[in-house]
Amino acid sequence: MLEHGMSLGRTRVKFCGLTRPEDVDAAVAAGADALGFVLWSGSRRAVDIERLAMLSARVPAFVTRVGLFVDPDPELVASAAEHLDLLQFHGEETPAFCEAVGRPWIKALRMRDKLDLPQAARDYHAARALLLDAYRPGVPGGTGETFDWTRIPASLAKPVILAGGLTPANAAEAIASVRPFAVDVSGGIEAAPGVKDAELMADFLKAVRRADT
Ligand SMILES: O=C(O)c1ccccc1NCC(=O)[C@H](O)[C@H](O)COP(=O)(O)O
Repeated sequence: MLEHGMSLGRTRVKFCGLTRPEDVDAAVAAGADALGFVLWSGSRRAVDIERLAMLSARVPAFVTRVGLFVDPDPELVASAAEHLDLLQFHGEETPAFCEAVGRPWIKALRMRDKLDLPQAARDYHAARALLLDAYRPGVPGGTGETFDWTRIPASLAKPVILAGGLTPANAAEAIASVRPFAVDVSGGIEAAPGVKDAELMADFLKAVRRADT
């Protein structure tokens, strides 16, 4: 099974917080591997199930549709799941909660001071990957802030998706420093919250490809 620290073919890219059909099309055209849809009503990037269904239907095969949840009601997860390939739990969900959903999932971990990453990797052993994000109290995600990448151990029992404050300008440095399985970006490819910028998406992908070669 893939672990953080193993050698990788290329860095996968997830664009998060899409709300508009034209942004979905531009993200796919730019070459994104995964698209994230926020199903937490407190977000400025939130979509409801109807909008999720419309956006998800535009996504072609081999591009992963990821739904983001923050301590969700299981009924919300169940109704969204038919439009998704992967679930991303971004709140305080326990391993038991994530596993009980019965669908492929990843766990977002916000890098608060006392977080023990090797222990978290053991606790969330059934996750397909761990998404590591910046910690700001009271804000579950999409902070636009980086964290200290040197806190990520060189090897970890799960693939790492690096998130938090990534942009076309710092993506290459982040990849060189962390060598993650994937990178995840939201604010760094936006004109405004939930409104993606096609040029920034293309620039981000180019920066990742450059870092990989
Ligand atoms: O984007 C949001 O509004 C959001 C709200 C609640 C939970 C998660 C959220 N986004 C999660 C993401 O996956 C973002 O891509 C990740 O936090 C990085 O965001 P950014 O620092 O803006 O690149």
